Amino acid sequence: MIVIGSDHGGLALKEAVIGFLEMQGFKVDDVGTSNQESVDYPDFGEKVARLVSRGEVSRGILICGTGIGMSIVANKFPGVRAALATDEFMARMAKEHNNANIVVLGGRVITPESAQRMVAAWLEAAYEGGRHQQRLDKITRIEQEVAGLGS
Ligand SMILES: O=C(CO)[C@H](O)[C@H](O)[C@H](O)COP(=O)(O)O
Repeated sequence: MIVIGSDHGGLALKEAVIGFLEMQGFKVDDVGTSNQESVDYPDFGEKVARLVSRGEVSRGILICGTGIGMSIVANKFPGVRAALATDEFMARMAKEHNNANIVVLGGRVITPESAQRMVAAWLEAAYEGGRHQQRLDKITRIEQEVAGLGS
């Protein structure tokens, strides 16, 4: 299962990505938005990031106009590693080095063809662990310390 969400700026690209994922045989949970009406990206970023943060879904995709707003929202959630990717290399690195559990795309930045290649690269890549794990462990420690401070 892959959970996916967008605002109006990411809707068209989201529909293309869902089509691609379903053709590949993935089950997709689309949390919205579902029409061109202007909406606030935090509402949809929150839905996806909360499911991933709670471990209810292991992978998510978020799309807004640039991907920036969705990245900011998603990375507020414990355990979420949301990576904004603009090309295939970044999408693959997001998994291999960062073990990103959410990939974020910009609907006003990349083409559907590029998005398809990027999502495929992220899904097919494997986390390398090793030296990268000590870095992720440091992120987790920082996350826990900041949460403890109540900030
Ligand atoms: O949050 C964003 C940028 O960080 C997204 O790109 C939004 O989709 C964008 O800001 C929405 O803009 P609009 O002018 O309200 O369509």
